[in-house]
Amino acid sequence: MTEVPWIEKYRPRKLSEIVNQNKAIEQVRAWVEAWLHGNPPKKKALILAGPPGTGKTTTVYALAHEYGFEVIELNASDERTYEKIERYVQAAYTMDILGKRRKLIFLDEADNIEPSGAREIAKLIDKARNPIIMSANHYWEVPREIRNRAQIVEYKRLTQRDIIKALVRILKREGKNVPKEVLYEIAKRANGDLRAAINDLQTVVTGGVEDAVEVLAYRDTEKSVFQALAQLFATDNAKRAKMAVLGVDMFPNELLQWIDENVPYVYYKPEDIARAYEAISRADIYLGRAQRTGNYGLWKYATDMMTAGVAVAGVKKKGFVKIYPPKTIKLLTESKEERSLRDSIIKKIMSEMHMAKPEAIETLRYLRVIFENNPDLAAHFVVFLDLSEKEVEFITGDKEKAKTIWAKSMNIEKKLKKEGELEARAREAERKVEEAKEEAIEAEEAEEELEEVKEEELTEEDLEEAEEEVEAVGKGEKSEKEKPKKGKQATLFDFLKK
Ligand SMILES: Nc1ncnc2c1ncn2[C@@H]1O[C@H](COP(=O)(O)OP(=O)(O)OP(=O)(O)O)[C@@H](O)[C@H]1O
Repeated sequence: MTEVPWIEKYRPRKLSEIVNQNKAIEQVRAWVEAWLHGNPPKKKALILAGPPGTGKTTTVYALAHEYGFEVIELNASDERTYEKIERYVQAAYTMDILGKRRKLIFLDEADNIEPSGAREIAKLIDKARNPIIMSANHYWEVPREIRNRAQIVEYKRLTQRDIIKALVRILKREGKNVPKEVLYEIAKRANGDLRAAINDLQTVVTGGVEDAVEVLAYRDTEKSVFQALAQLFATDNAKRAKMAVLGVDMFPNELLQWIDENVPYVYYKPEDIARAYEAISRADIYLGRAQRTGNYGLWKYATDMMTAGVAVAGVKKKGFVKIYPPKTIKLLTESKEERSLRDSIIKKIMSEMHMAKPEAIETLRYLRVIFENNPDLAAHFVVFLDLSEKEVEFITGDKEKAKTIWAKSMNIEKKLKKEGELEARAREAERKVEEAKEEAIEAEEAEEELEEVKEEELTEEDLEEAEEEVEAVGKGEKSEKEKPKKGKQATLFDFLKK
């Protein structure tokens, strides 16, 4: 599945294969031959200076290959570089005696060396018994004490012609074809950087030439972000990762979306993906806080978290990693309909499983595995998430499998419905029994009341007596019977008295 990056696959192995840098190559050859003839050059270090992707690193490896050196590659931003160089510089002589291969020290990004490191490296150059080659995009940013001790070799920006030639050679070897206009477009946009051009070519050929225009359109405006992300995802070093995005003309929240989109394509172990998303969501929290409080100093923490935090999250896929803009990823792999299916599934996962978006995206990946291998479990998810038939098809990516899962989910649904109906019926019956019970109790109570009323019913005698009393009251006579008899007519009398 993972493809070797073409920039590696087609990296020239011989100095003579390096395109259009003849003068530089000549200088390098002369310098290294001086070493080998036991006559180390006055300047014991070399600085290959020039734009990115023009053959500097390639030169070092081709040189080592031709002259039998082992390359010790070190990065200037690595804090332990000094220690490492010291080890190799001092060991060099002994190793020669033991007949081991000579070591060639290659220090990348010499324009990124900090002042304290520069002094140490300068001392090491003075002590060196082995060739030290450095590379830099900006010669004048290499610390002075190092520049003074090194010979400069300039690399030219490659022409569009050089680039097209190199691309055509690769296409021939791949047995692939790309329309001429696309090739010209790639060469034009590369701006002399053959690495960028080869990467573009691989993206276009792998992603389908019909999408080339979109890809290239994005690359045009977002060129630096592509490069930055490629660097970010290529390193495990926190400092390099932070540096990778320097100079990207983008607000951190936008950058976050780019990183977010590409994480699942860079990491493959679920726990690493989770760690990367953890860093992303922490970055997101900082961004939110910056927005709310107006404290934009927090942007730095957010950016560190989304770069360094993501870069050290785990083991990355080997080989060529395509970097996609937040939307192109869908453009290339999914139609409009598929995109909306994907979004609606993610929304369902978010709401039913109470997840944030990144988690939901990750869960969708798990669902794909489940849907592929376990149709029974998949069917339960279909019911649980209330997925449509189309959504099931989208997840499985296989019509037949989707049909099986869908049928199973319908069965579960039916069973649930039946259970639901039975339950509802049982509840209704229970309710009726309760009602009947209540009615019976009410009836009983009514009867009791009736009995009581019957007991209390007034006799004709009583009425007559009452009338007499009323009359008597009217006449102001005192009645003996003013005091009501317990249990008899009390209420009636009370009422009349009022
Ligand atoms: N002059 C060239 N001739 C042939 N291939 C080249 C040349 N320049 C670059 N390439 C291709 O581009 C890829 C990247 O080049 P390389 O690593 O040498 O760049 P670089 O100059 O070291 O860039 P950086 O400064 O970014 O490190 C190589 O693997 C190779 O395939």
